[in-house]
Amino acid sequence: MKTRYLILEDGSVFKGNAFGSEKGTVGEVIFTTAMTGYQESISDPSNCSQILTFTYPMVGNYGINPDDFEAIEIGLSGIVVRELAEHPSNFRNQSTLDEFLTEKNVPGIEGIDTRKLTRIIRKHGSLKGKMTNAGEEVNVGEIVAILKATEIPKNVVEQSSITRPYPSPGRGKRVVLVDFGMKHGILRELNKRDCDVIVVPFNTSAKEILAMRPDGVMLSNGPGDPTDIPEAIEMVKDLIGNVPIFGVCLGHQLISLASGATSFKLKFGHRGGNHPVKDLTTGRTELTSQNHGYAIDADSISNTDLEITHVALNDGTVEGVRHKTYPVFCVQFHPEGSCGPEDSTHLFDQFIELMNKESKKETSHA
Ligand SMILES: NC(=O)CC[C@H](N)C(=O)O
Repeated sequence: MKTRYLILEDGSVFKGNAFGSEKGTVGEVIFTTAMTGYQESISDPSNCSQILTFTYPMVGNYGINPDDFEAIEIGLSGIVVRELAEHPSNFRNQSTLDEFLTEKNVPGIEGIDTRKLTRIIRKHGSLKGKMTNAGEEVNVGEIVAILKATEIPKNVVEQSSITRPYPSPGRGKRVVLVDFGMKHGILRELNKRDCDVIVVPFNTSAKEILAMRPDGVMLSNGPGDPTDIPEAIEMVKDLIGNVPIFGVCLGHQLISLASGATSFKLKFGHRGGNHPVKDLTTGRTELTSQNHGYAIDADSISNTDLEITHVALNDGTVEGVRHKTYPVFCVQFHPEGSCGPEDSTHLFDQFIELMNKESKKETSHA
């Protein structure tokens, strides 16, 4: 394997081995503590333009299969692992992680101390990084200056969403699913419940959505800073009060912003498959799958018509809210799991119940 370097904005240099694509790359370096599900994490569009580090020490050991993708295209800029499994073994395995990343043109680096890297990110807070190959000029000072001047891209939702609507038919409730860089797991959970889904681009207007006569609107996850898509915040503002809404991750942030709350960037994100979240309405704790770098400011909720329903037990941040009057609720974590536990898939049932309740109300008014 060829030598490859990962250089961070704070001047740290990690020397490792190259795998995947040969190209150099730049991105925000993030880490996930998930112990399995690397295929889901790598294909999650919420990681668009980021360099994903796995804290789990060996990655790639069950290879790549055709079933576990969360998107067709890979949005992330690179991956970092302690040890790459070169000889995967699994009955579903069709290629190695190395072959897959080469085909998708995503560079990887292996053989570095990922615990050290994670501790740097946790201490310093979010950092940008560059992967570069041996043989290319490695002038750390210059690279640090370039990284400091590099802006995190603002058009990542546009890059990850679709441009035209498409149906995913069923015979149940009609759901318009807004794709901000949707994980397939969300569509899978709606399909499992026989929803008649229409997936629409992130910049669809509320008027266009309501003209599809949905029983409910689902707002997906997606990459980047939620304040970078004001048109989506406006769309959600116009939907609240007119249709039941369920939001996941970015969808949760957009509902909160549309209701007057504010968001902030976490020092380092929540990413993994074992984040405990307390449901304040039942007192139950669920283990959740998470992948977010921003959160909603708890204090800002008190000036809105929302109430907090879920909190993160690790750091106390807001993990879910609901509207006090309208049938609108959302969570910051991933109830669809993938990767990670499926303790919270019942929230999709809650969405179906909410739509049933609202359509009954309409029928009785008629
Ligand atoms: N998974 C998501 O939807 C992430 C939401 C947002 N991009 C964040 O990082 O906080």
